[in-house]
Amino acid sequence: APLYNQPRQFHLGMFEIGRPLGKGKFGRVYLARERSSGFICALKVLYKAELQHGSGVEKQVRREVEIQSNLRHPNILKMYGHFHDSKRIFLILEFAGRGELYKHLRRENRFPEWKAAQYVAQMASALRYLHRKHVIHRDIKPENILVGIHGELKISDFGWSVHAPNHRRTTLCGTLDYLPPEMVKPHGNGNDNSYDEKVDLWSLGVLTYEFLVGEAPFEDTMVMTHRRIARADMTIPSFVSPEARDLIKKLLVLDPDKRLPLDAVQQHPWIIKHCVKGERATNREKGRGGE
Ligand SMILES: Cc1nn(C)cc1-c1nc2c(-c3cnn(Cc4ccccc4)c3)c(Cl)cnc2[nH]1
Repeated sequence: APLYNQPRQFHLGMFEIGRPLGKGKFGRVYLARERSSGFICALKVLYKAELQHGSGVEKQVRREVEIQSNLRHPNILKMYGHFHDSKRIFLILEFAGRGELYKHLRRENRFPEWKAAQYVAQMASALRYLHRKHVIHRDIKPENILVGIHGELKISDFGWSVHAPNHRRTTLCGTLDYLPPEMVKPHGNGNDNSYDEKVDLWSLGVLTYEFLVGEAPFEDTMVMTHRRIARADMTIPSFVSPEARDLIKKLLVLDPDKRLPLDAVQQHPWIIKHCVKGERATNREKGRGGE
């Protein structure tokens, strides 16, 4: 029986630990197999000592577990359970068969438009699911996306996700590249620097740009990135098609309320052009009693 039909309490002895799959800022991930079922998963190990008490990180791990455990979507990495011992916290995660997306992007430099469009459509589908549950991811970037065995994307690392609307308390660190204007210059939106799901629309625009160009639109020194984000100051290279350019420009909009909503992203000509199966494929499906 798969892991989610298992008893809710897990312990380390239930798993055979395989090769290390990767490491993040906090913790490492190992391939693992649950002994009784043979179920393959990824075991993320976090050392309690590294999660400074009372800092934002402990709360982030708690939120990551609370939020990700209750999500079920093909483009969101599943969390089957968690447990801890005296020194470590263990998160039992879905194993993504083709690993980290950013490694594919670095290796291929940039993705062809048909692949980028399919990836953006999958991300829009996952974000629509999250937003319907009033969850904002807030950290959509290639480093937080994995690739499943069939080439499908899986959003992972919900460490920064929160319930909307939100007022950020934990200090940001790491790249600013994906942050929207309302998070880099809080008082710009007039009120108490709260923001909502529309921050993920901006990040989807940055992701689309990076898939097609191979680097983030505002990549620069820290100070310049800050300024360029605040002005939505970017240039889109001429090799990017007019349709893709149109979508990027409709997501990277300073005013959150003017960003293209996710259902409109999924209906955008650039997405339709690359994602809707051809007539023949659909008819073939119908032939097989496809609904
Ligand atoms: C690497 C790799 N190569 N192949 C063929 C598959 C994988 C693979 N990796 C994963 C991974 C995986 C690994 N590292 N990371 C990054 C990380 C690690 C620790 C803390 C935060 C973030 C995720 C997962 Cl979670 C889930 N599934 C994974 N699958």
